[in-house]
Parts: sequence; C-alpha cells; structure tokens
Amino acid sequence: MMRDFLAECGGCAVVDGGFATELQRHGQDLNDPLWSAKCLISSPQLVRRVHLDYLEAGANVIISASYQATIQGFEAKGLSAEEAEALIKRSVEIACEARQIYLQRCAKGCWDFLDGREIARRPILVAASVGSYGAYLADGSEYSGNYGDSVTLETLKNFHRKRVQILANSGADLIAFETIPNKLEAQAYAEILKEENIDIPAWFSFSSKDGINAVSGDSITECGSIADSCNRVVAVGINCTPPRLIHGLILSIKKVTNKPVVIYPNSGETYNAETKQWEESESKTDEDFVSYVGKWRDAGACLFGGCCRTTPNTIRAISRVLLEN
Ligand code: MET
Ligand SMILES: [Zn+2]
Repeated sequence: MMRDFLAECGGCAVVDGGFATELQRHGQDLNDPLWSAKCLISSPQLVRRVHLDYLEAGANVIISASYQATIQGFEAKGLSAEEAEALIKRSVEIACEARQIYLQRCAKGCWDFLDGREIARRPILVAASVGSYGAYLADGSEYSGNYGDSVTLETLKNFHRKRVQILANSGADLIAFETIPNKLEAQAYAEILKEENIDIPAWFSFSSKDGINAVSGDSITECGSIADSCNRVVAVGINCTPPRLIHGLILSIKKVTNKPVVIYPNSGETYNAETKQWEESESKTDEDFVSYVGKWRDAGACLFGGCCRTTPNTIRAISRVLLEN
C-alpha cells in the first residue's frame, strides 16, 4: 500500500506539519491534559481549517487531531464513554472532510498550483494519530519514556486497545503511531494490531533526544526492529526530534528495515516542561529546516513533514524542494 502510494507521489511524499502548535499559533490555549484534542470539542472548525492549510501547502498525508484524544482523557473531563468514542472518530472525519473540501476546490480550479506547478492531482491519505501513554499522562513522560515498573506491556495494551479499534474503523487510511518513546510501547502497538486484526496499515514513528536512542534510552535500532517485524507496519521513522539529529537516525533505521522511512522533525526548538515554553536551541527558519531535506532523502527517507512548531510554511517549503528534484 505504502509503496504504491509513494510511487503515485513520484517517489517521495509530503507529510503535514505541527498540529497542536499550529492550533496554538491560531490563538488556542492548549494548556490542558487533552492538548490538541481539546479543540475537537471547542473548535472543530479550526481543526478542519488547519488540515486545509496543510493540504494547501502540499501535504500528501494529513494526521488527525487524535494524538491526545483518549477515552480515559475525555472521561476525566466528565464525558461519557460514548461521547469520547464519538470524538475520537470525529477527529478522523474532520480530516476526511478537509480532504474532500480541498479536492472540490481543486476541481474548481483554485489552489492547484504551487509556484505554477500542478499539485492538485496528487494522492492524499488521512492518518489517524495515536499518541503515547505518556502523552495521555500529560506529565512529560512522553519525553522521558520512563513509565516506571508498574506499567507493563499489558497496561499499555489495555490502555490503547479500544482507541486503536475505533480509529481503525473511522475511515482513516492508516494509523500513525507517533512520538513513540520506548520499545515496550512499540511492542504493545504491534501486538494490538495483530490481535485485533486491524485491517488498515500503520506507521511507527519514534522520537529521540540524542540521535542514537529513543527518548527512553532504548536503542533506535531495537525500536526499528520491532516495527520491522510487524507486518501491519508500512513505514518506520522519527518525529518530534530536532532536525540536526535526523540524518544519523535515518541511517540507523535503514540498518534494520527495508520499509519506507518517514521523518517529521520538530522545528529544532526545545520544550521546557517547567516553563511550558519553547526555547530556541538551533537555527529554526524554514530555510534551515528545508536545507536538510535533500540530505535526508539521500540517506533513504521518503516521507517528509514537520512536527511541533513547524507550520504550513515549512511544509510548503518541503513541497517545493521535493518538486524541484
Ligand atoms: N501530530 C501531533 C501534532 O503535531 C504530534 C505531536 S508530537 C508531541 O500535534
Ligand atoms: Zn511534535
């Protein structure tokens, strides 16, 4: 599936950019355990608008706002299980609506050129986002990957199972397991996909702070091997990691899998969990970011996008670079 899609895209595909941080740029206060999923309740129109902005910027894959949308999280806000399930499904429906609106606008002749080049007749996939258990905890453990000894494989499987089932039946083309912090969670996802006979494909995307290991300290090659051995997984990669670390991580992943490699780094700024601010730690202009793309492609990646603090402009710049080459 992924290989056919990539062939249709001309070999490389464009993934969207930061979603939650883009909602914040539009004025949303996401200082909430639900983070971006808060907007599924309060601002579904804005969620659709941000998807549309990424499509307009050239994205071939848009990722739903379900990263931190969990049954447990919605229930903690006083919603019923049914309401929670409906909102999780709704996140994918909103992305599908954006795709439909975009394609209709293209058919009418607007929005189908990027710098005079036609981008309208391109394949577009909707990926259903699944964030980690640590993202649900909203206590920073998604960036440490350390859940403590009391959290076992079974804890993680029980936590994720129902949401994965809902998302698999939501109309999404694939599931994007994002910002995976450790091996245990990758293993839990792989087992759920198999046990539940999930019939849409998935990608596994890990995050790293040191360019060698996942954020937990588990080696990225071991994480990549788990993804490689799951036949439901159609791409493996890295997201929400500074651009300067990506090249080496691609090379590590290539050592353990022949599956397509997806990368969508963050802007290179660092999130300070105490101050709840993003701090500049390396050059972060869209040009700087995009200057890496050719290198990443040469290293063997074939899906490129952005994560936190990247914007539609970043994605437009990536689309341009890929069109030029
Ligand atoms: N797709 C999610 C987003 O951009 C990934 C967040 S990574 C912490 O909001
Ligand atoms: Zn991110």
